[in-house]
Amino acid sequence: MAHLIVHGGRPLSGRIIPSANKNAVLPILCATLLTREPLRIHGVPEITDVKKILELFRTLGSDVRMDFVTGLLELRHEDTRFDPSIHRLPAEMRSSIMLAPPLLARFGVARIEDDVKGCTLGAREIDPHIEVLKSFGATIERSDDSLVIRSDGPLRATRHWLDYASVTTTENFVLCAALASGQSKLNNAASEPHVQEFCAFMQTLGARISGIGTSQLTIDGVDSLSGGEFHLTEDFHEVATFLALGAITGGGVEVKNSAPDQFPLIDRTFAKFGVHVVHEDGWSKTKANGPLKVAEPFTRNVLQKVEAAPWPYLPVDLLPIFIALGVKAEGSVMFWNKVYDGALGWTGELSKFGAHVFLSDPHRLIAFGGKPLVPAQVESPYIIRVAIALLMLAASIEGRSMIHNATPIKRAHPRFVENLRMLGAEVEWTGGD
Ligand SMILES: CC(=O)N[C@H]1[C@@H](OP(=O)(O)OP(=O)(O)OC[C@H]2O[C@@H](n3ccc(=O)[nH]c3=O)[C@H](O)[C@@H]2O)O[C@H](CO)[C@@H](O)[C@@H]1O
Ligand SMILES: C=C(OP(=O)(O)O)C(=O)O
Repeated sequence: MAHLIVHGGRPLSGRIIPSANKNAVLPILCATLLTREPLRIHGVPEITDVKKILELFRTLGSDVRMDFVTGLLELRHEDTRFDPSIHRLPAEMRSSIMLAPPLLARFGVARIEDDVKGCTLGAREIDPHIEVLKSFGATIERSDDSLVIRSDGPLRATRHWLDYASVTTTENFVLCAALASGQSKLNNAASEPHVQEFCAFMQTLGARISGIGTSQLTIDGVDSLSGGEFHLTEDFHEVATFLALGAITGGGVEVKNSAPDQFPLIDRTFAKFGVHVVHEDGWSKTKANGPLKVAEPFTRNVLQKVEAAPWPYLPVDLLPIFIALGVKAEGSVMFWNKVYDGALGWTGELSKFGAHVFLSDPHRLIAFGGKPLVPAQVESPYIIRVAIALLMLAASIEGRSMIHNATPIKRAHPRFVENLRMLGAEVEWTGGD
């Protein structure tokens, strides 16, 4: 495990070109297994989860040429072989679950090990995925440490209505439907920007999808998918993270952002802490008037609040970043995680910085912000954005802090420490990988 040592108290300023969105890159990489034709993908970030999937592809015999300096991935799954008794899906990352449909389509069998989990945010349910696979005609067997999925022939098109708008289940539905015979329809589909980007990639390969960005997807199965070339776009999580780092340290970071249309609600959320986001000429930046201060609601007797839920609500993975702003800003805010039942357990760590927060129930936290903060040694759970939130606070407090177990940051943000240093931060990794 690697830890971060931070000497905080310096305003962070400068320009950042964000990397691609991990949650778009990973389903896209899984989807590549659906074709035997050559592929070129630009802007692939050097992050742990990408390296794990590419390693699996090499083990399966695929031709993988990855240049992390230019970000160009050249990939061909021509002589690819999968043996469920030998090969295992990459562990400790949720996206591995999206290897199941392509393996099934190509080899008639897939295995999902029980350690395919990702960040420790609470239950990471597998049942919605199993329901989707079954409705396409697959069969499921339970073994000691995994589920084995089989299909005797090509998957059959289906109609399905999800219990909730799950990101990876929606992507798995599309992965199954792309080559299934006939027309498939999904209701209560997720529509996050990364789901849209993934669908755009599928269209590049020739998948016939309509309704992208809505809660109803229609997919007309095709006989085969082609190769192609694709350019990944900037990660909205990384854009918001660097804007927040500038704001919390009293500096100002400008971040390249070619999709400001995704930001109105994110901007309004920043404004609740007195941070005004401006989008101009393909760049986003923040303007704060003095120290951060929570905007008082006009409604009497209600707390200012930030609610995170499936898109088009505020994305749940950004919540910890806003919690860090809520601890720093003077005033009280209620944070409401409407998605996960175990994503706020870490907030006890905030008291080590001198913060005052109150966990009302597993989904709701109240931050009484603006208290005097002191540097601290804190422990991050295995949650990417929590490690970042703790780092944000450390960077805003004068003195030496340490974030233990900050390694999850490497799952989503390449060159994170190098970028922070470029903005003027004094920060370094220590310990193993
Ligand atoms: C690789 C990837 O893309 N991971 C993302 C994906 O995970 P993932 O696709 O696993 O997340 P889901 O959208 O399935 O939601 C996660 C869990 O939240 C609960 N739930 C969710 C929605 C809802 O309306 N009701 C409900 O109860 C369920 O227990 C579910 O298992 O989407 C999550 C939610 O945006 C993000 O945090 C993850 O970063
Ligand atoms: C929760 C995340 O990832 P995963 O679903 O892979 O755990 C995340 O990207 O913040």
